[in-house]
Amino acid sequence: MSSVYDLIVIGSGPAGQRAAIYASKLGKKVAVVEMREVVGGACINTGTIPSKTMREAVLHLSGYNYKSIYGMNYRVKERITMADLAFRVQHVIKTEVDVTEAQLQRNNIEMFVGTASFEGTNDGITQVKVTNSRGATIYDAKNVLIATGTKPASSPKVPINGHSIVNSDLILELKNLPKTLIIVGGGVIGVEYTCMFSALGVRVTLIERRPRLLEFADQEIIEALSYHLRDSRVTMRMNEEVESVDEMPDGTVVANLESKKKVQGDALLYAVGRQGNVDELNLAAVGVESDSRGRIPVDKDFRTKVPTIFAVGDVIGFPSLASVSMEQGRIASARAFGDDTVLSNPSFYPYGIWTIPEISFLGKTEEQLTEEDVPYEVGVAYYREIARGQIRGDTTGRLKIIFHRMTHAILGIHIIGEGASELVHIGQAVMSLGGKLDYFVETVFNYPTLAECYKVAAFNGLNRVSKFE
Ligand SMILES: Cc1cc2nc3c(=O)[nH]c(=O)nc-3n(C[C@H](O)[C@H](O)[C@H](O)COP(=O)(O)OP(=O)(O)OC[C@H]3O[C@@H](n4cnc5c(N)ncnc54)[C@H](O)[C@@H]3O)c2cc1C
Ligand SMILES: NC(=O)c1ccc[n+]([C@@H]2O[C@H](COP(=O)([O-])OP(=O)(O)OC[C@H]3O[C@@H](n4cnc5c(N)ncnc54)[C@H](O)[C@@H]3O)[C@@H](O)[C@H]2O)c1
Repeated sequence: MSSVYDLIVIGSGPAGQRAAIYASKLGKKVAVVEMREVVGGACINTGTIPSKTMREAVLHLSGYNYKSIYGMNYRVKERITMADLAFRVQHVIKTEVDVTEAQLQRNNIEMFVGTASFEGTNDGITQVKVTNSRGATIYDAKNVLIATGTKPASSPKVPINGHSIVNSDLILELKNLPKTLIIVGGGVIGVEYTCMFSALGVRVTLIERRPRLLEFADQEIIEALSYHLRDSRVTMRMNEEVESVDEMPDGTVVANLESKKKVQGDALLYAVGRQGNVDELNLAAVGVESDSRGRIPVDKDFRTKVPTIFAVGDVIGFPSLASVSMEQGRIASARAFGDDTVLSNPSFYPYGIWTIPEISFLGKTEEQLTEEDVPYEVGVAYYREIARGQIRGDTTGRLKIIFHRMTHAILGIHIIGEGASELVHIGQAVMSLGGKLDYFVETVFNYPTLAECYKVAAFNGLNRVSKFE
């Protein structure tokens, strides 16, 4: 058997895993290089899985979902500690790592523990060096896939110390639940943690340099979220940029804003974006470049400037989601082996934001459609009008369908409220299969369910459109 690999994947996060498994299913000789001791990337070890497990603990222990039924003082545990929040995280991480390792083994994928870097590429063969405590080994590959992900962006003026000034990798290492918390960055990470800590009664100050949070999401939905945040006593400082952070002798921290204001708190989470993991790759050896944020440019098939070197997942930039990273890995792997039949339409990729309440959407926003001069109309259903909303005690959620006034084609689905991330997939299926708004009117949904929102929103939308259009 040839010692040349058909595919070497660098990074074992969701993007790398899916690429490796797809290639192996095609009968290819595949290896994955991972510099951490465990597989799974930021997704399993520091990002998605820990944060979503912590969120579940927050919702349960704070009794958040039942406060509107049993009163604002309802909670499952009186004094919630960081240890309570971290309790289940290690268990879920370990299980996910075990499942992933078993999957890779079952598919005969070789695992190399070490840091990968490029040595060179010649005549369609690329040399990848793997360095670990035992030394360095060079492997030859016909194709290489870079799936090295990202790490939290840092600043020399923000001294991350792991106990009072942390980034998202270190947040669970906070010894005590702070009374006051400063969160720098109103992106997805900053906003998700703002919701978690404020649900626990922590006084959060969220500082964001842009005029609004999560600019890629529908404005009305973000306004609803902002209302919730203010209602949970979150202080939002928009249009403010943090220049530096100081540790105070009494253990508190101070964020110094460009506007010369100062914000003091017990702890600070620095979440101003992420930086591609490219420093160790020696990209210059193969003539591949990255931008100032470590993102590698690729074409529609995820090829870099070198046709046999691909890049997928967070290291290529937006949308930086585990779900999308997996799909990019699968497509790149198919293309590497000449398989053009694997198709996927990014316009139907959903976005799930695990705020409290959660937000999920796909398709266009009202702002985008206005910009594009598309004649659209909106249908909205409020959870409070739906029996299941009342039963669950979520009376603030809403589901909004944006559709074309003339054709009734569905252009966007935007939801805020409990179950949004699951509920969105009903709209996604109808939208991607070419169904129209009328589908929801003609369909019978189980009663009482939140899915009924689709029917109510469709009626609401149709009532706004003249029968003569
Ligand atoms: C706090 C947080 C919460 C998130 N929540 C969600 C969510 O709810 N839903 C969602 O869809 N997405 C979420 N994400 C995003 C999601 O985690 C990423 O999109 C996903 O992990 C990207 O996958 P990836 O395979 O590209 O990279 P990663 O998961 O980052 O994996 C890259 C791997 O490559 C390894 N590596 C890097 N350089 C080298 C090298 N030179 N040699 C060998 N190995 C190397 C790294 O050690 C790492 O294991 C979240 C992210 C964070 C930080
Ligand atoms: N639910 C999910 O899918 C999920 C959850 C968490 C993270 N993620 C992914 O992780 C990635 C990184 O998230 P993130 O929130 O760190 O990055 P981000 O780039 O989305 O947001 C960073 C925010 O910080 C602001 N900012 C930057 N410097 C600042 C400063 N000095 N002062 C004040 N504000 C400043 C920016 O304007 C921006 O809004 C995202 O791309 C996201 O897709 C996804």
